[in-house]
Amino acid sequence: MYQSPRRLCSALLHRDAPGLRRLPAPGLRRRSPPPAASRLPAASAPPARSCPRTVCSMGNGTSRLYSALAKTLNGSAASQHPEYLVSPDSEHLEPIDPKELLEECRAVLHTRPPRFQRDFVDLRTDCPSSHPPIRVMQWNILAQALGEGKDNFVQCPVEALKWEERKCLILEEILAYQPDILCLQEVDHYFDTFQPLLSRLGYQGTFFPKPWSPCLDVEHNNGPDGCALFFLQNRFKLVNSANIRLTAMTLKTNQVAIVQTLECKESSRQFCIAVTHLKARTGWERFRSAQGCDLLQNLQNITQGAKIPLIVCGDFNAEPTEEVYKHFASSSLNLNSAYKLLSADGQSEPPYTTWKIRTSGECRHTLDYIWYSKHALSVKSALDLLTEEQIGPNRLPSFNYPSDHLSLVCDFSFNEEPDGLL
Ligand SMILES: NC(=O)C1=CN([C@@H]2O[C@H](COP(=O)(O)OP(=O)(O)OC[C@H]3O[C@@H](n4cnc5c(N)ncnc54)[C@H](OP(=O)(O)O)[C@@H]3O)[C@@H](O)[C@H]2O)C=CC1
Ligand SMILES: [Mg+2]
Repeated sequence: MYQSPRRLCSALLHRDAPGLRRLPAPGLRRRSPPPAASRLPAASAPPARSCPRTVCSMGNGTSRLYSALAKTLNGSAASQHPEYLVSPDSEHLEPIDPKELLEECRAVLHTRPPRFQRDFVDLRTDCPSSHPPIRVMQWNILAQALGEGKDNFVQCPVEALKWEERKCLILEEILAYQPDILCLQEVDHYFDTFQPLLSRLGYQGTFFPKPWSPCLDVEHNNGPDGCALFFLQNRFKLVNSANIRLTAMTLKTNQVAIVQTLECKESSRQFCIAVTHLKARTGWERFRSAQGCDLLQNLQNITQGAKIPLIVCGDFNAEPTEEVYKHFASSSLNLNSAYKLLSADGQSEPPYTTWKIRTSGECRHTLDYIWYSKHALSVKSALDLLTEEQIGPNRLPSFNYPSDHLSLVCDFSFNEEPDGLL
């Protein structure tokens, strides 16, 4: 059903927009594998409640206030304060039909070229599982303030970066793949966009801003950027949540991670999911390595010495040749990098996960990873990357794609009989 772009604005900004209905299970089409009908919340989603609060744009003032509050909570390395930084799941917002939201996003984007076709690659068909896979999306979505004010994407027209359209491209990507878990970096529109919308799609979200986000240096910023983690409430129960300010050789740094222990409602199995964004730029390799060691130490503790299966998503800002990558690959947590499985020998990372042109020249790098406990979990499929031809000569971001980083999406299943140690 086509909705006018005007109506999208109200759908995106106002909780009680008249066009938003509570609907039965959406049946968004998935290319491969299994049908998605059961993935997003069905008619059993929490009932709409007559609530006088309205979702209003929480602009700079609120975001800064939040940032200040978050800083006061950042004192310890791993603060266990889900009550402060996990969005309340009891708001019972009126659900949105994802199919309708997707159509409305497409209406806003009608002057843009069609989104790129990407296919899932089946990686393991020999491990039947009695439960539906867990779909995880890793994505540095590009902070709006950084994209417009700091990143210097010299070949990207400024119109391609307009938030009102770019946010629809981001939502379209999320709605197209319907992850059960969404791990995002460079989120600077959590409170006014992603939290209200994704909660109405059935997700529970957590946001942890960087202590000194570079976004705050940009005029007309929308608050600090940070990591965000969302999971579908009809699939998982939150067991534990930790917001971690990473250290490097005992010094507190500007980089953060969120680590949550979730329990699958279908199988009652628990696992940990982590999201992080390590320090950027060349010259900071040892710093990233130290941040990685700190994160690994935290993950050792949270997984009780690798007893709980683990998935770590992140923009590590590090090529596979870097020390921090090697620490993760050789850790006693027994992790493997999921996107290696797309290569012919299963041993090579993709040639790029980010590709952009700055004043300094073309930057094509592999920096983003989904690590997983290789004995406890299997990757059933992974979303193929965009080809060079699709990305085009001006690289990313572009009118077709909203970020300079590609999303990574994997379907995981638990191994029925974990072989030995996790
Ligand atoms: N007010 C204060 O007292 C302090 C303020 N700050 C602020 O924080 C900033 C540093 O923060 P930090 O977290 O260490 O930042 P990072 O070096 O990690 O980079 C921040 C962002 O810049 C992007 N980036 C990477 N390379 C480039 C490039 N060549 N040109 C433009 N952007 C790039 C990164 O994107 P990606 O990951 O996608 O590559 C990343 O999101 C300072 O510049 C300052 O603005 C910091 C400390 C104190
Ligand atoms: Mg960036």
